[in-house]
Amino acid sequence: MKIMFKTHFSPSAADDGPAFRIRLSGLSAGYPGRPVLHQLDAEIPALAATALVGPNGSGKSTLLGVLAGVIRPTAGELHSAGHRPPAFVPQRGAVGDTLPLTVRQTVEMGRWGIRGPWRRLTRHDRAAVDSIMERLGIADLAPRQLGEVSGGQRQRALIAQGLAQESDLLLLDEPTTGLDPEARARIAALLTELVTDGVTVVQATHDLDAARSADACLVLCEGRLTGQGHPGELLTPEAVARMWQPV
Ligand SMILES: Nc1ncnc2c1ncn2[C@@H]1O[C@H](COP(=O)(O)OP(=O)(O)OP(=O)(O)O)[C@@H](O)[C@H]1O
Repeated sequence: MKIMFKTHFSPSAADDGPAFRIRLSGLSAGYPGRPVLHQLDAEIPALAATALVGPNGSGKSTLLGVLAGVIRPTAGELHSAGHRPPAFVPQRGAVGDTLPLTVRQTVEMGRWGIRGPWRRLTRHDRAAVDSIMERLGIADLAPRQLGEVSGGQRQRALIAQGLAQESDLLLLDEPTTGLDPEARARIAALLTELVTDGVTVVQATHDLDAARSADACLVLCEGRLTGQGHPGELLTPEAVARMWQPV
């Protein structure tokens, strides 16, 4: 297994093919005694939004874990064309309701990768956190406990934590699941804005509207890549019905 980093990368220099942020070649990964992803050959385009789609248990979160660097591939190669570590926004349900953290402390934790855990934040860190919280419309929630805000507000706090890491690669695990249409639309608009700002966004999702509005799509089924390309071509009603057909 190899993880490679390209030292010079220009998203617009596409002479040798389309620009990618991550390329997977024959990549396999899983958990001790449980192989999940099998021989994936895929590209995550740079400066675009990519949706990871597939039925429950197809390996979307596992693939995000590999892209985030928390799950090591067991075979194959992962080429990264970026310099900065990715920012990973976990599933909202994976973050305990009872964590004794305010919304602001949650966002500030995003600076730990830069500053170190529990270290005093600099004026620059605090200004970055302020501006991200403003941008996500959660500034007035700063002193509230994370477990006491709504699902959509908590999701925005977690995305803010991801943005506070100032990475050029944002990985999100089901950021809109369980949210009402207004909260979903707000997050979708934010992710589109981030791409315009120069961030490569990858989200695992069951939200077909979110997946269809992405620039690219990877379809997983039982840990194998069964489709890769534009969501409009891959996520037709027939293909979606086939994908979620009970076996
Ligand atoms: N920590 C773990 N240890 C062992 N097996 C795991 C672990 N996490 C997930 N799995 C297994 O890996 C497989 C893929 O799970 P994964 O969570 O990646 O799928 P998913 O497509 O994200 O599913 P969902 O849509 O339900 O979130 C499943 O069979 C799951 O049971």
